[in-house]
Amino acid sequence: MGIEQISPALIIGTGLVGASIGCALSEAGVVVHLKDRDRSHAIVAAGRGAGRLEAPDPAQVKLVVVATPPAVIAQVVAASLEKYPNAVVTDVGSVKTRITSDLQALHINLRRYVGGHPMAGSHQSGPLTAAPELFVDRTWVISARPENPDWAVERTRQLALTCQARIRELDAAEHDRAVAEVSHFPQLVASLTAARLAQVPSEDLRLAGQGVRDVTRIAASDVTMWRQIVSANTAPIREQLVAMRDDLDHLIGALDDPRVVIDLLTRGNEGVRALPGKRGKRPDEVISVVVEIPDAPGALGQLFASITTNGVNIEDLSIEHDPDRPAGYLSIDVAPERADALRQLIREHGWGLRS
Ligand SMILES: NC(=O)C1=CN([C@@H]2O[C@H](COP(=O)(O)OP(=O)(O)OC[C@H]3O[C@@H](n4cnc5c(N)ncnc54)[C@H](O)[C@@H]3O)[C@@H](O)[C@H]2O)C=CC1
Ligand SMILES: O=C(O)C(=O)Cc1ccc(O)cc1
Repeated sequence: MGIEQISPALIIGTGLVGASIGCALSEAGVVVHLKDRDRSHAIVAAGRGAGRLEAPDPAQVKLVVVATPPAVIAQVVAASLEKYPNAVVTDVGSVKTRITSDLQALHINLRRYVGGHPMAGSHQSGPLTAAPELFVDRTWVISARPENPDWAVERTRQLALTCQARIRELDAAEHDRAVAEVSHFPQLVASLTAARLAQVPSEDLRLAGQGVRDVTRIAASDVTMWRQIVSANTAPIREQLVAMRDDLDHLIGALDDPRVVIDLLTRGNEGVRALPGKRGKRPDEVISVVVEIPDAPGALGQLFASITTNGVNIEDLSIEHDPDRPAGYLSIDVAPERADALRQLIREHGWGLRS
């Protein structure tokens, strides 16, 4: 079994996630058709290699991927089950129980609907930010239901595998509880933190370093989409918020007690260590080497030419722009045993090391 079981595929909703799936499937050789309520999104997605604009023959379509905003997923799934009689219909929505209950309320036969959720994306939206590698080595949750035949689940697995993701099978309620913990609650905490910054005078904001940027990045996410995600998963999210309110009350009451502060900071360290990093690596298993790079054409390329000739295996990269000077700081994550050699190499090539 291979890509032929999902080709041709139709992607409905060609924003960040839909267009990225289209790019990954097209690169793997799947014939992909694109459809979006806003045709300009489908045109941009097609221009980025996500697939073709012409409508497919409905009877031929083997897989429909619904990648619209959460609030309309159930109605698009329902319409697709009717319009594409031989297709498995899956979706990428961030909450799973609500979609199923909305579909059940419509008395729709759900044999050919298999819920899915790739745990990868970003705070950006729209097809311009799409990338075929978005899902590589990331988790893709499949929420199959007892009435799904094996062949229908198998096509959904093939979708995730073709995007090079790692499959995790979870029922809808388990999924929604888990994503409340690791995605929806952190999103709201990032928004709460960033919302406080909106009250801070601009001269104080100039003192901001990478730390506050790290904890607020996802607060820049799309408001409409996140409002829909939160309102579809309120019960598990509320549980997390209440637990945090208890922690906050305790901390506020005992801020002068160093033991309480140490306990919180220690538990914070434990939480960070508990998070798996790239390919299962934990964050403490990589070291960040930071290099200053001039904001000039070709600078990044030259730096990479300097470091990649020596077989340095880069685990991750991020860049921070200096607010005052035309310079940036490239953070290169490598295995701890390679960090000194990388620093040496960077110095030898005359680049400014920052850590
Ligand atoms: N943004 C992220 O990081 C992730 C998002 N998701 C889920 O993926 C879905 C899509 O999110 P994004 O790609 O970020 O959003 P997006 O805003 O980039 O794309 C959504 C697309 O759906 C189109 N659309 C809206 N209503 C439609 C309709 N009725 N029929 C056809 N097309 C329609 C929009 O024009 C837009 O092009 C959401 O349900 C979200 O929960 C899942 C994983 C990650
Ligand atoms: O930007 C990030 O780091 C994300 O975690 C993006 C994201 C947003 C919504 C999802 O349902 C899954 C992933």
